[in-house]
Amino acid sequence: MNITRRLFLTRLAPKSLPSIPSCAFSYSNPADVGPEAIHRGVCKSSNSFVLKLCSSTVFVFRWLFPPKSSLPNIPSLTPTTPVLSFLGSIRNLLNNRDLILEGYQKYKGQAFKIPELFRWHVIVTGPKLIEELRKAPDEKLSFDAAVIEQMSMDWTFGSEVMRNPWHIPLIRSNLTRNLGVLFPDIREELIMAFNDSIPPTDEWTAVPLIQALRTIVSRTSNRIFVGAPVCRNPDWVQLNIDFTVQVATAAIILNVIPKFLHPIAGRFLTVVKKSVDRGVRHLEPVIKERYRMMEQLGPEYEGKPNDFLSWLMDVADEGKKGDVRELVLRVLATNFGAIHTSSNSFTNALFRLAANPEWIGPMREEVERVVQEEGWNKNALQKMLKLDSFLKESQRFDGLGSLSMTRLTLQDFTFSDGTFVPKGELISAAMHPMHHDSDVYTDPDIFNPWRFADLRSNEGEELKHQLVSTNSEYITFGHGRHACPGRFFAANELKGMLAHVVTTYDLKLEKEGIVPEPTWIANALLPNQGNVLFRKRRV
Ligand code: HEM
Repeated sequence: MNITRRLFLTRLAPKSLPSIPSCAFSYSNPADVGPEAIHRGVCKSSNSFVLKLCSSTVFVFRWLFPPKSSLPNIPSLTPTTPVLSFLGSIRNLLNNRDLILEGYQKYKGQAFKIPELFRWHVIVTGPKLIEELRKAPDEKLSFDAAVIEQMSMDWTFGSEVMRNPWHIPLIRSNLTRNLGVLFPDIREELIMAFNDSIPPTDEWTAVPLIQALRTIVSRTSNRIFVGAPVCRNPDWVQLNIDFTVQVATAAIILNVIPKFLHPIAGRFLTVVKKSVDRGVRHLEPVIKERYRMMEQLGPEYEGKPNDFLSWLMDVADEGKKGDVRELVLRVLATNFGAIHTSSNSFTNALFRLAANPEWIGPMREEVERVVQEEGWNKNALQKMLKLDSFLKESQRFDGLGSLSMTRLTLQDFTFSDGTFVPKGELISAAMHPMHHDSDVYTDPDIFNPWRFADLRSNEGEELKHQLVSTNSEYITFGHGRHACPGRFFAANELKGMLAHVVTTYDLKLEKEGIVPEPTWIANALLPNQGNVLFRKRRV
């Protein structure tokens, strides 16, 4: 590993990554900030002197500002004195998965705490406490406040996006409601995007998977977010890939700096203005033209694009109407939650598939049978139970990281078992160990692609085990009020992509049968950066 990167990963990242929650705008997809991204975002723009200076500064800050609360009634896996908890926070960075697993095994059904650089993080385990986390009102356990805090939103993104998230109901309602109507667009775009990024060839071709999939996901999602041809513009595609990484990188740096310095550091670190400027160059002409048409022909003029940008323009209140920058910001925010979550999930899934090409046949058969009966549409996707199951098993097995459902206590909070968490603390649910718990899943460490399809054949369980369903034992999309509102869109997009992959390509790995290891950084599982071999299907 390059020394600059090692320095960064071991010295700078500790606080930051553990604290970034488990989706992208739940945002700030932690899993987005892969080693490559970190390297690109920080290391390239710095030099080793700056990094050494930063890491020394972190040490100094840590001594001057040790974590304020030790939550005395909550068991800790590491010593709680300021010096030793610092070492614990390093262990948390380097080996979070094992630390959370150890806590889960030792305190199953209860809460425990783990040290981060400048704070403690309470982890709850088991369905009962997860249910209490889900049911707690926002005034007590706040999702938004957790994101604002962890992402230093005031300085990285502008906290207005979280304080007034007027675009999110459109994801929950319009986007989900329109999935059937929009499926032909999704399918058309994903086929074009695959053909451009992974042209089907007669011989095996090595494809750097995550890079290709980020482009494909960005382009396909943006067909529905802003329409064609902007969705295909390489600069727009790249802007939306980079934006998440840059915002998360800024949050990482701010997280190792005491709060009183944030207003100063934030000025240098924020990329919002620059990114909105770049977005405006693409969207301003589109927005202006749509407003012109609305004025000329009425708000529901014939041929009006049915996409996220139009829905945003429809609900934008008078004050905001015409404010191109505000609209661009909301589109960027939506991309922030969508691109890396979906592309990381799909990358993990395709590595599994390429390692086990014998699973392609049954899925190919399913797609062809269903499409023959139904044609290519959303109903057909719903009938593809094997595809749904395979993607859900991949989310269970790998997922985005070790934690989910992060909340900040806005008031003192007491769980039913007496666990007391004072105001101002972070609480998350232990996801990865629960998804690998033999009391919850049979043979949990075996990747069984048809696990959930089999469970769905039990009477009354047809819906419970579909990809988009959440419950207190399956929390990849969170659970409850803040469960990912984009999951219905994501499921359609990913199933559409998987159906295309299995019917178009053969896949294998360079080292056949061996799934390339993902990287864990703190609580984030980052897909392997390696290749998958693709060729045009032969049978
Ligand atoms: C496989 C893909 C995805 C995964 C695994 C995922 C996961 C998550 C998770 C874990 C949360 C937090 C839930 C909680 O804390 O209870 C979340 C929230 C959210 N996600 Fe996703 N997500 C995905 C795709 C998307 C997409 C495609 C969009 C947008 C179209 C999106 C938009 C959001 C938004 C806006 C929130 C915040 C919800 C709120 O404020 O209540 N996500 N997601």
